[in-house]
Amino acid sequence: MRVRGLRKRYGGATAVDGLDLTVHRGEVFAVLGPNGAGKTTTMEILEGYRRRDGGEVTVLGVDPQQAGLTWRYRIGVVLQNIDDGRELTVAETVGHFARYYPNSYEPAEVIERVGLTAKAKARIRTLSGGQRRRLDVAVGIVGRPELLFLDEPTTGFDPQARRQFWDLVRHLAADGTTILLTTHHLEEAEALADRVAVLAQGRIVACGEVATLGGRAGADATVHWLDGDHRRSERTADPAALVARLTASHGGSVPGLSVTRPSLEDIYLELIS
Ligand SMILES: Nc1ncnc2c1ncn2[C@@H]1O[C@H](COP(=O)(O)OP(=O)(O)OP(=O)(O)O)[C@@H](O)[C@H]1O
Repeated sequence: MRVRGLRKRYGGATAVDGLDLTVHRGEVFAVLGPNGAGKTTTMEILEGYRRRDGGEVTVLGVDPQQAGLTWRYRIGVVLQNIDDGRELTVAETVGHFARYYPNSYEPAEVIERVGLTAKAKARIRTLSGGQRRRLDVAVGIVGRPELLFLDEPTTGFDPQARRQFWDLVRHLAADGTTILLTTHHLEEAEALADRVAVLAQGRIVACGEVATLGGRAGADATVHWLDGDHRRSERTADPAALVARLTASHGGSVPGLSVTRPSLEDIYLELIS
């Protein structure tokens, strides 16, 4: 995917404001950003679901605005909040969507992969919120997409379901699927993404590998230790030197010693403030 100078306005309000982005084949790429930053709008433009006001967009070699059915066969989409077909069962729904695609997975295999086998015969209206979301994911992947869009895929998942979903994404990525996901769960981005972009007010404010985003790798460390009953801490660019000094001054082990670096959340909050 290659995006240059993407712009989108709703009435008088700018939602996407000159956005540049490149996602390589086979990457898992996460887009982070506060509510209203423009993540869903950008994703919908890349999916060919929404028209842009400006900029260049190429997805799988094609402008999504001009793309036809053969292009659509190659992508999978998990939208936020679909709510239709409530009287159909899980198996009927996944089977129905499978028939849209020339090279789909077996519906039962996909239902198994999202952990809904026990609910295969249940009507959609009887599913819990998290089960409903798993069904959305099943519908998104059943066409065996080369490129998968996941918009906040794990909203409402319990911790176990989230881990299962991460395994599923890793599995799809290992099969060569390119994945673009938005999430508010920073640990999800950290667990899954090869690269992340942080979006704020319709622009990318940082983009890179999770470990180095926003200068994270080179950021100062904080050394914590106990001085009698008092907890002490000091920020330093050279934690090894400070630890060596403390060790020498304590004549051996330093009580309560720990060294921390900024978390992805620390960096993220700094970037969007
Ligand atoms: N259909 C629409 N009509 C008018 N304004 C819209 C529409 N969709 C989105 N917007 C506005 O565009 C801006 C970007 O919204 P968007 O849904 O892309 O953000 P987001 O980053 O996905 O947010 P969230 O994290 O809450 O899902 C917001 O100010 C929103 O109110």
